Amino acid sequence: MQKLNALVVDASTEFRNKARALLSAAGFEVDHAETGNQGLEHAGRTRYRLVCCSDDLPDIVGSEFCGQLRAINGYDYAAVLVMTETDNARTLKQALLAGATDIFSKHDESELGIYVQRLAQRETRQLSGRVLFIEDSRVLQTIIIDLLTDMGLDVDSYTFAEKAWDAFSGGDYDLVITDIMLEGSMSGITLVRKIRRLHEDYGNVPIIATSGFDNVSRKIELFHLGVNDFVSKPIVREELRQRVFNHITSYQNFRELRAQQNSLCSLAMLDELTQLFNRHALREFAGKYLSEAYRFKRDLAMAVIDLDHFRAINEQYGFVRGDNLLAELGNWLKRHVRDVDMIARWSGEEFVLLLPGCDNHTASILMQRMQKRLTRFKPASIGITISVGVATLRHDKQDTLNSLFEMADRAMYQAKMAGRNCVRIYHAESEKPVSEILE
Ligand SMILES: Nc1nc2c(ncn2[C@@H]2O[C@H](COP(=O)(O)OP(=O)(O)OP(=O)(O)O)[C@@H](O)[C@H]2O)c(=O)[nH]1
Repeated sequence: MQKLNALVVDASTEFRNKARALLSAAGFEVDHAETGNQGLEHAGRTRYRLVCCSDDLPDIVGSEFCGQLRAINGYDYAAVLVMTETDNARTLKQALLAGATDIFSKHDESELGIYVQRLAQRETRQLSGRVLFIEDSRVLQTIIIDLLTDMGLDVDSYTFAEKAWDAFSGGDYDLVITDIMLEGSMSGITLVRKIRRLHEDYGNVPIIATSGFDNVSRKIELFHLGVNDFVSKPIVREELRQRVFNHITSYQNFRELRAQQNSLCSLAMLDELTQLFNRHALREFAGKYLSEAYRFKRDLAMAVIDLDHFRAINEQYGFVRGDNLLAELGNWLKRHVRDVDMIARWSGEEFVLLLPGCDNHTASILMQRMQKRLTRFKPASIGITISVGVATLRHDKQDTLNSLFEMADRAMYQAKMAGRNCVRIYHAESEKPVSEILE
Protein backbone atom coordinates (compact mmCIF):
# COMPACT_ATOMS: atom_id res chain seq x y z
CA MET A 1 0.00 0.00 0.00
CA GLN A 2 1.34 3.45 -0.94
CA LYS A 3 2.31 5.73 1.95
CA LEU A 4 -0.31 8.35 2.80
CA ASN A 5 1.74 11.49 2.20
CA ALA A 6 1.02 14.97 0.88
CA LEU A 7 2.84 18.02 -0.39
CA VAL A 8 1.48 21.54 0.15
CA VAL A 9 2.81 24.19 -2.24
CA ASP A 10 1.89 27.74 -1.29
CA ALA A 11 3.79 30.95 -0.57
CA SER A 12 1.49 31.83 2.33
CA THR A 13 2.61 30.43 5.70
CA GLU A 14 -0.90 30.89 7.03
CA PHE A 15 -2.45 28.75 4.29
CA ARG A 16 0.32 26.13 4.48
CA ASN A 17 -0.37 25.75 8.20
CA LYS A 18 -4.11 25.45 7.66
CA ALA A 19 -3.66 22.83 4.92
CA ARG A 20 -1.10 20.94 7.01
CA ALA A 21 -3.57 20.80 9.93
CA LEU A 22 -6.36 19.43 7.71
CA LEU A 23 -4.13 16.85 6.05
CA SER A 24 -2.48 15.71 9.28
CA ALA A 25 -5.92 15.28 10.88
CA ALA A 26 -6.83 12.94 8.01
CA GLY A 27 -3.66 10.90 8.58
CA PHE A 28 -1.29 12.32 5.94
CA GLU A 29 2.41 12.97 6.49
CA VAL A 30 2.87 16.48 5.15
CA ASP A 31 5.80 18.26 3.43
CA HIS A 32 5.65 21.77 2.10
CA ALA A 33 7.21 24.04 -0.51
CA GLU A 34 6.91 27.80 -0.97
CA THR A 35 7.30 28.04 -4.75
CA GLY A 36 6.24 25.97 -7.74
CA ASN A 37 9.79 25.01 -8.67
CA GLN A 38 10.60 23.93 -5.11
CA GLY A 39 7.40 21.87 -5.18
CA LEU A 40 8.39 20.15 -8.42
CA GLU A 41 11.82 19.35 -6.96
CA HIS A 42 10.21 17.73 -3.90
CA ALA A 43 7.84 15.80 -6.14
CA GLY A 44 10.77 14.56 -8.22
CA ARG A 45 12.44 13.12 -5.11
CA THR A 46 9.37 11.76 -3.29
CA ARG A 47 6.22 10.26 -4.73
CA TYR A 48 3.29 12.02 -2.99
CA ARG A 49 -0.23 10.57 -2.97
CA LEU A 50 -1.70 14.07 -2.85
CA VAL A 51 -0.37 17.47 -3.90
CA CYS A 52 -2.19 20.60 -2.87
CA CYS A 53 -1.03 23.80 -4.61
CA SER A 54 -2.07 27.41 -4.84
CA ASP A 55 -3.17 28.69 -8.27
CA ASP A 56 -1.18 31.83 -7.48
CA LEU A 57 2.40 30.67 -6.93
CA PRO A 58 5.24 33.26 -6.93
CA ASP A 59 7.10 31.69 -9.86
CA ILE A 60 4.62 29.74 -12.02
CA VAL A 61 0.83 29.67 -12.36
CA GLY A 62 -1.07 26.79 -10.80
CA SER A 63 -2.15 25.23 -14.10
CA GLU A 64 1.44 25.15 -15.35
CA PHE A 65 2.54 23.56 -12.07
CA CYS A 66 -0.12 20.84 -12.56
CA GLY A 67 1.05 20.14 -16.09
CA GLN A 68 4.69 19.80 -15.07
CA LEU A 69 3.80 17.68 -12.04
CA ARG A 70 1.82 15.20 -14.16
CA ALA A 71 4.84 14.82 -16.42
CA ILE A 72 6.93 13.49 -13.51
CA ASN A 73 7.11 9.71 -13.40
CA GLY A 74 4.63 8.19 -10.90
CA TYR A 75 2.22 11.16 -10.87
CA ASP A 76 -0.41 9.72 -13.24
CA TYR A 77 -2.79 8.82 -10.43
CA ALA A 78 -1.84 11.23 -7.65
CA ALA A 79 -4.57 13.60 -6.44
CA VAL A 80 -3.64 17.14 -7.46
CA LEU A 81 -5.77 19.84 -5.83
CA VAL A 82 -5.61 23.49 -6.81
CA MET A 83 -6.52 26.07 -4.16
CA THR A 84 -7.84 29.35 -5.46
CA GLU A 85 -8.76 32.78 -4.06
CA THR A 86 -10.84 33.62 -7.10
CA ASP A 87 -13.26 30.80 -7.59
CA ASN A 88 -14.23 31.17 -11.26
CA ALA A 89 -15.07 28.85 -14.12
CA ARG A 90 -12.02 29.88 -16.18
CA THR A 91 -9.53 28.97 -13.47
CA LEU A 92 -11.33 25.68 -12.96
CA LYS A 93 -11.26 24.79 -16.65
CA GLN A 94 -7.59 25.70 -17.02
CA ALA A 95 -6.61 23.69 -13.95
CA LEU A 96 -8.59 20.63 -15.01
CA LEU A 97 -7.17 20.76 -18.54
CA ALA A 98 -3.67 20.96 -17.07
CA GLY A 99 -4.25 17.79 -15.02
CA ALA A 100 -5.71 18.98 -11.70
CA THR A 101 -8.00 16.50 -9.95
CA ASP A 102 -10.18 19.18 -8.42
CA ILE A 103 -10.20 22.83 -7.44
CA PHE A 104 -11.12 24.24 -4.01
CA SER A 105 -11.74 27.73 -2.67
CA LYS A 106 -9.27 28.97 -0.08
CA HIS A 107 -12.24 30.63 1.65
CA ASP A 108 -13.99 27.35 2.45
CA GLU A 109 -11.65 24.80 3.98
CA SER A 110 -14.45 22.39 4.87
CA GLU A 111 -14.69 21.13 1.26
CA LEU A 112 -10.97 20.35 1.21
CA GLY A 113 -11.31 18.71 4.64
CA ILE A 114 -14.09 16.40 3.41
CA TYR A 115 -12.11 15.49 0.29
CA VAL A 116 -8.92 14.53 2.13
CA GLN A 117 -10.81 12.57 4.80
CA ARG A 118 -12.57 10.54 2.12
CA LEU A 119 -9.38 9.91 0.20
CA ALA A 120 -7.56 8.81 3.36
CA GLN A 121 -10.38 6.46 4.29
CA ARG A 122 -10.36 4.80 0.87
CA GLU A 123 -6.58 4.54 0.80
CA THR A 124 -6.11 3.12 4.27
CA ARG A 125 -9.14 0.88 4.52
CA GLN A 126 -7.94 -2.70 4.47
CA LEU A 127 -10.57 -4.81 2.78
CA SER A 128 -11.38 -8.34 3.71
CA GLY A 129 -13.09 -10.73 1.37
CA ARG A 130 -12.58 -13.49 -1.15
CA VAL A 131 -11.98 -13.04 -4.84
CA LEU A 132 -12.27 -15.70 -7.51
CA PHE A 133 -9.84 -14.73 -10.24
CA ILE A 134 -9.55 -16.37 -13.66
CA GLU A 135 -6.76 -15.38 -16.03
CA ASP A 136 -4.70 -17.47 -18.42
CA SER A 137 -1.69 -15.17 -18.66
CA ARG A 138 0.73 -16.15 -15.89
CA VAL A 139 2.35 -12.70 -15.87
CA LEU A 140 -0.95 -10.88 -15.46
CA GLN A 141 -2.01 -13.42 -12.83
CA THR A 142 1.03 -12.56 -10.69
CA ILE A 143 0.49 -8.79 -11.00
CA ILE A 144 -3.20 -8.89 -10.15
CA ILE A 145 -2.85 -11.39 -7.30
CA ASP A 146 -0.22 -9.05 -5.85
CA LEU A 147 -2.58 -6.08 -6.16
CA LEU A 148 -5.53 -7.90 -4.59
CA THR A 149 -3.56 -9.35 -1.69
CA ASP A 150 -2.08 -5.90 -1.08
CA MET A 151 -5.68 -4.69 -0.67
CA GLY A 152 -6.22 -7.32 2.04
CA LEU A 153 -8.18 -9.77 -0.12
CA ASP A 154 -7.90 -13.56 -0.29
CA VAL A 155 -7.55 -14.69 -3.87
CA ASP A 156 -8.34 -18.06 -5.43
CA SER A 157 -6.72 -17.93 -8.82
CA TYR A 158 -7.42 -20.23 -11.80
CA THR A 159 -6.28 -20.53 -15.39
CA PHE A 160 -9.33 -22.47 -16.61
CA ALA A 161 -12.99 -21.55 -16.17
CA GLU A 162 -13.98 -25.20 -15.50
CA LYS A 163 -11.85 -25.33 -12.35
CA ALA A 164 -13.03 -21.86 -11.29
CA TRP A 165 -16.65 -22.97 -11.65
CA ASP A 166 -15.99 -25.98 -9.38
CA ALA A 167 -14.42 -23.64 -6.81
CA PHE A 168 -17.28 -21.13 -7.09
CA SER A 169 -19.88 -23.79 -6.33
CA GLY A 170 -18.19 -24.52 -3.02
CA GLY A 171 -17.00 -21.03 -2.07
CA ASP A 172 -18.44 -17.86 -0.69
CA TYR A 173 -16.96 -15.11 -2.88
CA ASP A 174 -17.29 -11.32 -2.69
CA LEU A 175 -16.07 -10.72 -6.23
CA VAL A 176 -15.29 -12.59 -9.44
CA ILE A 177 -12.73 -11.21 -11.89
CA THR A 178 -12.62 -13.19 -15.09
CA ASP A 179 -10.95 -12.94 -18.43
CA ILE A 180 -13.58 -13.38 -21.11
CA MET A 181 -11.37 -15.18 -23.64
CA LEU A 182 -9.98 -18.22 -21.89
CA GLU A 183 -8.22 -21.32 -22.99
CA GLY A 184 -10.00 -24.60 -22.32
CA SER A 185 -13.51 -25.77 -23.10
CA MET A 186 -15.35 -23.19 -20.97
CA SER A 187 -15.13 -19.49 -21.78
CA GLY A 188 -15.43 -16.63 -19.32
CA ILE A 189 -18.82 -15.85 -20.87
CA THR A 190 -20.13 -19.33 -20.03
CA LEU A 191 -18.82 -18.95 -16.49
CA VAL A 192 -20.69 -15.63 -16.08
CA ARG A 193 -23.86 -17.19 -17.46
CA LYS A 194 -23.62 -20.14 -15.06
CA ILE A 195 -23.06 -17.86 -12.05
CA ARG A 196 -26.00 -15.64 -12.94
CA ARG A 197 -28.30 -18.66 -13.16
CA LEU A 198 -27.67 -19.50 -9.53
CA HIS A 199 -29.91 -18.69 -6.58
CA GLU A 200 -29.60 -15.05 -5.46
CA ASP A 201 -27.42 -15.98 -2.45
CA TYR A 202 -24.56 -16.72 -4.84
CA GLY A 203 -25.80 -15.48 -8.21
CA ASN A 204 -25.61 -11.79 -7.22
CA VAL A 205 -21.87 -11.73 -6.70
CA PRO A 206 -20.28 -8.80 -8.60
CA ILE A 207 -18.32 -9.78 -11.71
CA ILE A 208 -15.58 -7.75 -13.38
CA ALA A 209 -14.79 -8.94 -16.90
CA THR A 210 -11.35 -8.35 -18.39
CA SER A 211 -10.42 -8.61 -22.03
CA GLY A 212 -8.03 -7.42 -24.70
CA PHE A 213 -10.84 -6.25 -26.96
CA ASP A 214 -12.18 -2.76 -26.50
CA ASN A 215 -15.27 -2.96 -28.65
CA VAL A 216 -18.31 -1.07 -27.33
CA SER A 217 -20.99 -3.42 -28.66
CA ARG A 218 -19.26 -6.45 -27.11
CA LYS A 219 -18.99 -4.63 -23.81
CA ILE A 220 -22.73 -3.89 -23.93
CA GLU A 221 -23.41 -7.59 -24.61
CA LEU A 222 -21.39 -8.46 -21.52
CA PHE A 223 -23.46 -6.07 -19.41
CA HIS A 224 -26.63 -7.75 -20.72
CA LEU A 225 -25.13 -11.08 -19.73
CA GLY A 226 -24.80 -9.91 -16.15
CA VAL A 227 -21.26 -8.58 -15.89
CA ASN A 228 -21.09 -5.56 -13.54
CA ASP A 229 -17.96 -3.96 -14.85
CA PHE A 230 -15.35 -4.22 -17.55
CA VAL A 231 -11.61 -3.54 -17.53
CA SER A 232 -9.70 -3.51 -20.82
CA LYS A 233 -6.23 -4.93 -21.18
CA PRO A 234 -3.53 -3.82 -20.70
CA ILE A 235 -4.91 -3.49 -17.20
CA VAL A 236 -4.08 -0.28 -15.35
CA ARG A 237 -3.32 -1.35 -11.79
CA GLU A 238 -4.79 1.74 -10.16
CA GLU A 239 -7.99 1.58 -12.21
CA LEU A 240 -8.57 -2.05 -11.28
CA ARG A 241 -7.80 -1.25 -7.64
CA GLN A 242 -10.49 1.45 -7.48
CA ARG A 243 -13.07 -0.70 -9.27
CA VAL A 244 -12.38 -3.68 -7.00
CA PHE A 245 -12.68 -1.41 -3.96
CA ASN A 246 -16.09 -0.11 -5.10
CA HIS A 247 -17.53 -3.52 -5.97
CA ILE A 248 -16.31 -5.25 -2.83
CA THR A 249 -17.51 -2.52 -0.46
CA SER A 250 -20.92 -2.13 -2.07
CA TYR A 251 -21.51 -5.90 -2.24
CA GLN A 252 -20.52 -6.32 1.39
CA ASN A 253 -22.79 -3.42 2.40
CA PHE A 254 -25.59 -5.04 0.43
CA ARG A 255 -25.04 -8.40 2.16
CA GLU A 256 -24.95 -6.77 5.57
CA LEU A 257 -28.22 -4.96 4.88
CA ARG A 258 -29.84 -8.15 3.64
CA ALA A 259 -28.72 -10.04 6.76
CA GLN A 260 -30.15 -7.26 8.94
CA GLN A 261 -33.37 -7.34 6.98
CA ASN A 262 -33.64 -11.13 7.37
CA SER A 263 -33.00 -10.99 11.07
CA LEU A 264 -35.56 -8.18 11.52
CA CYS A 265 -37.99 -10.20 9.49
CA SER A 266 -37.47 -13.34 11.56
CA LEU A 267 -37.70 -11.28 14.76
CA ALA A 268 -41.05 -9.98 13.59
CA MET A 269 -42.23 -13.46 12.59
CA LEU A 270 -40.98 -15.52 15.53
CA ASP A 271 -42.33 -15.82 19.02
CA GLU A 272 -39.39 -15.06 21.28
CA LEU A 273 -40.17 -17.60 24.02
CA THR A 274 -41.05 -20.67 21.97
CA GLN A 275 -39.20 -19.79 18.75
CA LEU A 276 -42.33 -20.86 16.88
CA PHE A 277 -43.98 -18.62 14.30
CA ASN A 278 -46.20 -16.00 15.89
CA ARG A 279 -49.77 -15.09 15.01
CA HIS A 280 -48.57 -12.44 12.56
CA ALA A 281 -46.51 -15.04 10.67
CA LEU A 282 -49.44 -17.46 10.63
CA ARG A 283 -51.61 -14.80 9.01
CA GLU A 284 -48.80 -14.04 6.55
CA PHE A 285 -48.27 -17.66 5.44
CA ALA A 286 -51.81 -19.02 5.81
CA GLY A 287 -52.81 -17.32 2.54
CA LYS A 288 -50.49 -19.65 0.65
CA TYR A 289 -51.87 -22.76 2.41
CA LEU A 290 -55.45 -21.71 1.72
CA SER A 291 -54.94 -20.71 -1.90
CA GLU A 292 -53.12 -23.98 -2.68
CA ALA A 293 -55.89 -25.99 -1.05
CA TYR A 294 -58.52 -24.16 -3.11
CA ARG A 295 -56.53 -24.23 -6.33
CA PHE A 296 -55.68 -27.94 -6.23
CA LYS A 297 -58.93 -28.91 -4.44
CA ARG A 298 -56.96 -30.35 -1.54
CA ASP A 299 -57.89 -30.83 2.09
CA LEU A 300 -56.53 -28.45 4.67
CA ALA A 301 -57.04 -29.08 8.37
CA MET A 302 -56.42 -26.83 11.33
CA ALA A 303 -55.83 -27.94 14.90
CA VAL A 304 -56.11 -25.57 17.85
CA ILE A 305 -54.04 -26.96 20.71
CA ASP A 306 -54.51 -25.61 24.23
CA LEU A 307 -52.63 -26.66 27.37
CA ASP A 308 -54.84 -27.89 30.16
CA HIS A 309 -54.82 -26.15 33.54
CA PHE A 310 -51.80 -24.03 32.74
CA ARG A 311 -52.83 -21.43 35.31
CA ALA A 312 -52.56 -24.12 38.00
CA ILE A 313 -49.14 -25.18 36.63
CA ASN A 314 -47.92 -21.59 36.89
CA GLU A 315 -49.25 -21.34 40.39
CA GLN A 316 -47.70 -24.62 41.49
CA TYR A 317 -44.28 -24.33 39.81
CA GLY A 318 -43.89 -20.59 39.28
CA PHE A 319 -44.07 -18.44 36.15
CA VAL A 320 -40.41 -18.98 35.20
CA ARG A 321 -40.85 -22.74 35.16
CA GLY A 322 -44.04 -22.17 33.16
CA ASP A 323 -41.98 -20.20 30.65
CA ASN A 324 -39.43 -23.01 30.45
CA LEU A 325 -42.24 -25.44 29.85
CA LEU A 326 -43.55 -23.35 26.94
CA ALA A 327 -40.03 -22.99 25.46
CA GLU A 328 -39.41 -26.75 25.61
CA LEU A 329 -42.85 -27.45 24.27
CA GLY A 330 -42.22 -25.10 21.34
CA ASN A 331 -39.06 -26.95 20.46
CA TRP A 332 -40.80 -30.31 20.77
CA LEU A 333 -43.76 -29.24 18.63
CA LYS A 334 -41.46 -28.01 15.89
CA ARG A 335 -39.80 -31.43 15.71
CA HIS A 336 -43.06 -33.40 15.91
CA VAL A 337 -45.02 -31.85 13.09
CA ARG A 338 -44.52 -32.81 9.44
CA ASP A 339 -42.30 -30.63 7.25
CA VAL A 340 -45.30 -29.47 5.24
CA ASP A 341 -47.22 -28.36 8.34
CA MET A 342 -47.07 -24.96 9.95
CA ILE A 343 -47.21 -24.53 13.70
CA ALA A 344 -47.56 -21.16 15.41
CA ARG A 345 -48.09 -19.84 18.93
CA TRP A 346 -51.47 -18.18 18.79
CA SER A 347 -51.57 -16.77 22.33
CA GLY A 348 -50.33 -17.68 25.87
CA GLU A 349 -50.77 -21.46 25.97
CA GLU A 350 -52.63 -21.88 22.71
CA PHE A 351 -51.06 -23.12 19.48
CA VAL A 352 -52.37 -23.43 15.93
CA LEU A 353 -51.33 -26.14 13.51
CA LEU A 354 -52.09 -26.10 9.79
CA LEU A 355 -52.10 -29.56 8.22
CA PRO A 356 -52.25 -29.51 4.40
CA GLY A 357 -53.58 -32.65 2.74
CA CYS A 358 -55.40 -33.79 5.91
CA ASP A 359 -59.12 -34.25 6.33
CA ASN A 360 -60.78 -34.21 9.75
CA HIS A 361 -60.23 -37.90 10.32
CA THR A 362 -56.50 -37.93 9.45
CA ALA A 363 -55.85 -34.72 11.37
CA SER A 364 -57.55 -36.02 14.47
CA ILE A 365 -55.57 -39.27 14.34
CA LEU A 366 -52.34 -37.26 14.04
CA MET A 367 -53.38 -35.05 16.94
CA GLN A 368 -54.34 -38.03 19.06
CA ARG A 369 -50.87 -39.45 18.45
CA MET A 370 -49.28 -36.13 19.38
CA GLN A 371 -51.34 -36.02 22.56
CA LYS A 372 -50.05 -39.42 23.67
CA ARG A 373 -46.40 -38.58 22.91
CA LEU A 374 -46.68 -35.27 24.68
CA THR A 375 -47.92 -36.92 27.87
CA ARG A 376 -44.69 -38.93 27.91
CA PHE A 377 -42.48 -35.94 26.97
CA LYS A 378 -43.02 -33.86 30.17
CA PRO A 379 -41.62 -30.43 29.18
CA ALA A 380 -39.64 -28.84 32.06
CA SER A 381 -40.25 -32.19 33.83
CA ILE A 382 -43.94 -31.36 34.26
CA GLY A 383 -46.63 -33.74 33.15
CA ILE A 384 -49.08 -31.95 30.84
CA THR A 385 -52.15 -32.69 28.79
CA ILE A 386 -53.68 -30.81 25.87
CA SER A 387 -57.14 -30.26 24.52
CA VAL A 388 -57.41 -30.13 20.75
CA GLY A 389 -60.05 -28.90 18.33
CA VAL A 390 -59.87 -29.87 14.67
CA ALA A 391 -61.64 -28.41 11.64
CA THR A 392 -61.18 -28.64 7.86
CA LEU A 393 -61.53 -26.11 5.12
CA ARG A 394 -65.00 -26.07 3.54
CA HIS A 395 -64.41 -25.52 -0.17
CA ASP A 396 -68.07 -24.68 -0.82
CA LYS A 397 -68.12 -22.05 1.96
CA GLN A 398 -64.90 -20.31 0.91
CA ASP A 399 -63.51 -20.46 4.46
CA THR A 400 -60.87 -17.98 5.49
CA LEU A 401 -58.18 -18.32 8.15
CA ASN A 402 -60.56 -16.63 10.60
CA SER A 403 -63.52 -18.88 9.89
CA LEU A 404 -61.30 -21.98 10.00
CA PHE A 405 -59.88 -20.84 13.32
CA GLU A 406 -63.35 -20.14 14.69
CA MET A 407 -64.45 -23.69 13.92
CA ALA A 408 -61.30 -25.35 15.32
CA ASP A 409 -61.44 -23.13 18.40
CA ARG A 410 -65.07 -24.07 19.01
CA ALA A 411 -64.12 -27.73 18.74
CA MET A 412 -61.26 -27.14 21.19
CA TYR A 413 -63.71 -25.52 23.60
CA GLN A 414 -65.89 -28.63 23.34
CA ALA A 415 -62.83 -30.72 24.21
CA LYS A 416 -62.39 -28.60 27.36
CA MET A 417 -66.07 -29.03 28.19
CA ALA A 418 -65.75 -32.78 27.76
CA GLY A 419 -63.14 -32.96 30.49
CA ARG A 420 -59.92 -31.94 28.63
CA ASN A 421 -57.10 -34.20 27.33
CA CYS A 422 -59.06 -35.11 24.22
CA VAL A 423 -59.53 -34.23 20.55
CA ARG A 424 -62.79 -32.91 19.11
CA ILE A 425 -63.71 -32.43 15.48
CA TYR A 426 -65.91 -29.66 14.19
CA HIS A 427 -68.61 -30.93 11.85
CA ALA A 428 -69.76 -28.56 9.16
CA GLU A 429 -73.14 -30.20 8.52
CA SER A 430 -74.53 -29.54 11.95
CA GLU A 431 -72.57 -26.28 12.49
CA LYS A 432 -71.89 -27.73 15.93
CA PRO A 433 -68.93 -29.64 17.21
CA VAL A 434 -69.96 -33.26 17.79
CA SER A 435 -68.98 -35.17 20.85
CA GLU A 436 -66.54 -37.41 19.11
CA ILE A 437 -63.83 -38.11 21.62
CA LEU A 438 -60.65 -39.69 20.40
CA GLU A 439 -58.63 -41.06 23.25
N1 LIG B 1 -45.53 -18.91 32.26
C1 LIG B 1 -46.32 -18.36 31.35
N2 LIG B 1 -47.64 -18.36 31.52
C2 LIG B 1 -48.43 -17.82 30.59
C3 LIG B 1 -47.91 -17.21 29.44
N3 LIG B 1 -48.93 -16.77 28.68
C4 LIG B 1 -50.06 -17.07 29.34
N4 LIG B 1 -49.77 -17.71 30.49
C5 LIG B 1 -50.67 -18.18 31.54
O1 LIG B 1 -51.52 -19.19 31.04
C6 LIG B 1 -52.65 -19.26 31.91
C7 LIG B 1 -53.88 -19.52 31.09
O2 LIG B 1 -54.91 -19.68 32.00
P1 LIG B 1 -56.40 -20.06 31.58
O3 LIG B 1 -56.78 -19.27 30.35
O4 LIG B 1 -57.26 -19.93 32.77
O5 LIG B 1 -56.29 -21.55 31.09
P2 LIG B 1 -55.84 -22.84 31.87
O6 LIG B 1 -55.44 -22.60 33.27
O7 LIG B 1 -54.83 -23.53 31.01
O8 LIG B 1 -57.14 -23.68 31.88
P3 LIG B 1 -57.79 -24.48 30.69
O9 LIG B 1 -57.29 -23.90 29.41
O10 LIG B 1 -59.28 -24.27 30.85
O11 LIG B 1 -57.41 -25.90 30.87
C8 LIG B 1 -52.69 -17.95 32.67
O12 LIG B 1 -52.38 -18.18 34.02
C9 LIG B 1 -51.61 -17.11 32.02
O13 LIG B 1 -50.98 -16.24 32.95
C10 LIG B 1 -46.49 -17.19 29.28
O14 LIG B 1 -45.93 -16.70 28.29
N5 LIG B 1 -45.73 -17.78 30.27
